[in-house]
Amino acid sequence: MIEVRELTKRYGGTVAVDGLSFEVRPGTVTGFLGPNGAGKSTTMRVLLGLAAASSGEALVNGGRYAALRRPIREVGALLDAGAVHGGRKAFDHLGWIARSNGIGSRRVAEVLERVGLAGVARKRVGGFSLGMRQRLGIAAALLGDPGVLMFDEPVNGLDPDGVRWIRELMRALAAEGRTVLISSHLMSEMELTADRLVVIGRGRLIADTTVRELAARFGRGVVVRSPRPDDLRGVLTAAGGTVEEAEGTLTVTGLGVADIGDHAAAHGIPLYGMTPQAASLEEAYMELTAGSAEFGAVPR
Ligand SMILES: Nc1ncnc2c1ncn2[C@@H]1O[C@H](COP(=O)(O)OP(=O)(O)OP(=O)(O)O)[C@@H](O)[C@H]1O
Repeated sequence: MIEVRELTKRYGGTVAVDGLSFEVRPGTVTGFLGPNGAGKSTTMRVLLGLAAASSGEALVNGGRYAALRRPIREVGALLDAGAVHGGRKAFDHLGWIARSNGIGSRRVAEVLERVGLAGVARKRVGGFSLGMRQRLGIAAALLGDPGVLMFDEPVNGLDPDGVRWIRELMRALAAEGRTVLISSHLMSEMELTADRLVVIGRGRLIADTTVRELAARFGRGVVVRSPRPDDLRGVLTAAGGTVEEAEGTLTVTGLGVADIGDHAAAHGIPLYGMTPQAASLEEAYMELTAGSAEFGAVPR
C-alpha cells in the first residue's frame, strides 16, 4: 500500500507539497487530482525515491526507496512517457529494463501483449505516437508484476479509445489486488476510473473521498432513462440513492454514474442513457480546488 504522512517537499522557496497525508489501499484505484502545479508529480517522485522529502513520510509497503534502488517487482511507475530513447525498438527497450532486473524476455512479450503493442514490438519507439508511448511506459511499469503502481497523467494526449483502454486496464489492475494511484486533471475521467479521490491544491489536501460521496455532496443528480423506471427506482433507492421521477425519467442523487450503471447491470435493468454527471462533478472539483468550497476528509 501507499502511505503519505504529513509530507512536505520544498524546492528552495517553493513549497511543492505542504503537509500532505493520504493512503492508497490494495485493490483500489485512487485518483490523484489537482490543478497544474498542485504537487501531484512531486508526491509521486518522493514516493518513488526520486526526490527526498523535506519532512514527513512517503512510504510504499511500509518502506522508503533510495534513488535508482526501487525494486520493480514491488512498485511500477509511469512518470514521463515522452522520455524514451527513440532509437530503440519497443521490445529492446523493455528487454533492457527486464535484463537489468533479472526478468526474462518471456515477460517482455507478455506485457507488450497486455498493453496492445505486441504487433509493433520490433518497431522503433521514435515512430510511436504519444498513445503508444503511454502504453509502452505502462508496459515498463508492469514488467516486474508489482503490487503497487503509480501513473502520472496516463490519459494525457490520448484519444477516447485510448482513454477507455486506460480506464479498463486500471480497473483490471485493481481487481487483481494491486494498489493503483493515478494522477489526472480530469474529474470526468476519474469519476469512471477511480474508487477513491484524493484532491490536492497548492500541495495541500482538499478532499479525500469517494466519487459517490462527492456526487452526493455536490452532484445535481444524474438523469437516467430506462424502459423499467419503477424497477430501477427500487434498485437505486435500495442502494442508497435518492430518486425523483418525472414522466418516466429518473433523477438520481447520491450515486455516481458508475454506481448507477453497476446496480442496473446487476439487476438486468437496461438503461437508455444517463445524462453525464461529469459536468456537475467537474464543477464541484473546480469549486474545491478554487478554495471556495469546504470538504472534510471522509473517514475510511
Ligand atoms: N525540480 C523542481 N525544482 C523546483 N520547483 C519544482 C520542481 N519540481 C516541481 N516544482 C514546483 O513544485 C510545484 C508542484 O509541482 P508538481 O509538478 O509536483 O505539480 P503537479 O500537480 O504534478 O502539476 P502538473 O499537473 O502541472 O504536472 C510547482 O510549483 C513546481 O513548479
